[in-house]
Amino acid sequence: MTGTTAALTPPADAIAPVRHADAPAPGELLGAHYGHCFGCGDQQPHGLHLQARAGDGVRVSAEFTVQAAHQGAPGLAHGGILATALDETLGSLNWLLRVIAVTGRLETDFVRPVPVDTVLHLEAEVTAVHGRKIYSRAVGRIGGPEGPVAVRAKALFIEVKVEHFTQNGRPEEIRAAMDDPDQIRRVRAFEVNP
Ligand SMILES: CCCCC/C=C\C/C=C\C/C=C\C/C=C\CCCC(=O)SCCNC(=O)CCNC(=O)[C@H](O)C(C)(C)COP(=O)(O)OP(=O)(O)OC[C@H]1O[C@@H](n2cnc3c(N)ncnc32)[C@H](O)[C@@H]1OP(=O)(O)O
Repeated sequence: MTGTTAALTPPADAIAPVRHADAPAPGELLGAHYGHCFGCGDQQPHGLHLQARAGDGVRVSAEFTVQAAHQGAPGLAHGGILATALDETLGSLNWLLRVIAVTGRLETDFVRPVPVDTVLHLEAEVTAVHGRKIYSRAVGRIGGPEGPVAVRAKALFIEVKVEHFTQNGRPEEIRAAMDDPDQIRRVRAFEVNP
């Protein structure tokens, strides 16, 4: 059974997403938005280490291999981990819009069980934009990029200013991020907009 709440249906006057002129080229790896991010951070030993790649339009793809540490039931991925992989992939779409945005709502359908060692082939796209609201969807396939769908999601991301992080994050991590030139460069890439 599938269904979507009204909050995930773009209003009639929503517009098509516009890929930013300076968005990474199709095929390029997007890199982590924050080194300690559980989804994509390369400095996060407990994380998923998801690497998203720009597609054409406002689309991305990513691969995620389910590890033994990601189990919910014996030999099977935990649903929350799969939702995290979807959330992270959907979040990386914002690199192509060059907008800073956070997940407001995420709905996930778990269609097939996903065993440990499986490579989940993820694809995501922005479907519409309405003011600060960014509507998107993603699927995760198993057994190859054209294999059967195991998970799918719809999401609503909300555009925020950098103050969303600086005013709400724990001060020690914010200080460290602001002292890190790489991090500042990544945030700036979103702020020179459009
Ligand atoms: C120097 C240090 C900086 C470090 C930063 C590092 C990197 C930055 C770069 C990019 C990284 C950004 C994100 C990471 C990307 C991927 C990771 C995965 C994504 C995540 O893991 S991210 C974490 C989980 N996420 C949250 O932690 C959000 C908590 N939350 C809030 O912070 C607020 O809730 C917020 C901001 C969402 C909204 O608050 P707000 O006050 O700004 O706006 P408001 O409430 O007015 O909503 C405006 C319009 O959105 C509609 N709306 C809002 N929420 C809705 C919902 N849930 N369902 C349906 N509609 C919703 C309203 O109905 C209204 O609609 P309308 O305009 O039509 O009336």
